[in-house]
Amino acid sequence: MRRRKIAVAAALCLSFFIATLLNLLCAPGFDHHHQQQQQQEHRRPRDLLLQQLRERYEEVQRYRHHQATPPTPASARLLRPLERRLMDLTQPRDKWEYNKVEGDTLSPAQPEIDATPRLSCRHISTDLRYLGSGYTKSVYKSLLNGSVSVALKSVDFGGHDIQNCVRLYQRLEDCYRLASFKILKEMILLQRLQHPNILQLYGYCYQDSNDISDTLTTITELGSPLEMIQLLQSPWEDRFRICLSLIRLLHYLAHSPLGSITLLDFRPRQFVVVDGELKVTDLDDASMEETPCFSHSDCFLEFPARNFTLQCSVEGKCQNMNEKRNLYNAYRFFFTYLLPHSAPSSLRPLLDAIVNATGELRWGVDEALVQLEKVFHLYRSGLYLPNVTDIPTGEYKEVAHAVVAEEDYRCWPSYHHSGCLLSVFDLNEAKDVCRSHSQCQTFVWTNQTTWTGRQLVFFKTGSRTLVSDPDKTTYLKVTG
Ligand SMILES: Nc1ncnc2c1ncn2[C@@H]1O[C@H](COP(=O)(O)OP(=O)(O)OP(=O)(O)O)[C@@H](O)[C@H]1O
Repeated sequence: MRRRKIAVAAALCLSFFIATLLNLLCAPGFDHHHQQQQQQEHRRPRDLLLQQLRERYEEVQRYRHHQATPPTPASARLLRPLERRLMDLTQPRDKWEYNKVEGDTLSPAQPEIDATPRLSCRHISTDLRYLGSGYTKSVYKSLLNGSVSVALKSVDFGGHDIQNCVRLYQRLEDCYRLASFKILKEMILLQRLQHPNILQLYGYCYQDSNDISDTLTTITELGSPLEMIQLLQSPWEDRFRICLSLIRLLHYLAHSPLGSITLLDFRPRQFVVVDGELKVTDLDDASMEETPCFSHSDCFLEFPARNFTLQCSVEGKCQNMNEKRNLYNAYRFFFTYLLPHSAPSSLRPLLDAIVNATGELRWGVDEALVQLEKVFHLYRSGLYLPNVTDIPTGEYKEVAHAVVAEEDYRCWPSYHHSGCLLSVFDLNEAKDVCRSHSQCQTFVWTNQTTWTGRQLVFFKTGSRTLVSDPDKTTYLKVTG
């Protein structure tokens, strides 16, 4: 996607450069024709900018109304003042009959997006903490009513998008409007697509900023950036959760109310983690357009390490191209790293099959979801434990309402940084784990569970520091 943005920027740079060059070649004081030509060349960058504004405006309208045809003048009356101004920039006045819209009595707070729970600028505290930024937007953390933390997203005036645009066109306000269409599109998608793995939109507001009126800020659920290195060091159960969240999201996107949606920019940084669940945050590069084709060779899916040619349907559409692009990206950025590594051995064949089939695009999203849900079921129900060794209970002595305060050792992958805290399906699995660790002499059954409902158990080197605790049970290895 970045390459596409760079390519667009490069194309714009080139046209601007050519226009400037032509102007330089035509010496001043030439005849009227030359002067006119000069003026036209000067207008070109501005025309290009207007052209882009028009295209972005039309795209936003398609997502808002989910229609292929341009919006009618009637629908323009429902727009907020900012959007009307955006339209002013993009369309000739006579064609869109703006005089009917201006000064109308429609409340600006009643656009179609209003089904979303409303939060506005006055709810946002001025104490903002910078979280991150990308090509176009920057994100800040803010406290609502002094208690709930939310993410505020707006166009980054110092970002590459605005800076490149201003360098080309020297028009900050128009460049802002162009960039803000991305936030507008994202906001519409966040509102129209409702799924647990899509970030929740809490509201939006308009305020003046950088001498520009009505700049748009969206207020969403707060997440934390998806750190791949950190994930690779976390327990398999947590990594599996990310993959399961992702396939559930892709399944929803493949069957969304707007049709099959593809994420053209599919890098881990487009996602955040909220309470261990993966959620997509960056939707400005999402697309519901289906690729038209005349023959199969038009349905070419290109990735750095592999290419695929999909089927062209009789209706002239590349079949399942959107979902297959998503699925292969899920394979190459997530499944291949997160799924098989340190998984329970009995689940490995099934996980390997999922990785291979998605990496070769042999399955669609539906089948991939079925298989990942199957892994989830096997894991959660303990069925993945093929031959549960029933260790005679005499091997461990149960001490109710007791905990070993210290005597920790490190193990991998632990839920605790300095102790060995692992999840188990049942007591037998805990005994198995303790038997397999040479340091383990006792284990503590905590009252905590993981997201799959498995028990968290602390494994310890001894029981000298045994103290009472009403919520825990300690098991001591009986030797000799
Ligand atoms: N809700 C959120 N909670 C926490 N951090 C977030 C949230 N949304 C976005 N971020 C962080 O802010 C960064 C920028 O946001 P976003 O990806 O929407 O901007 P962008 O300009 O479209 O970026 P890109 O160049 O990747 O397209 C993200 O990479 C992410 O780390």
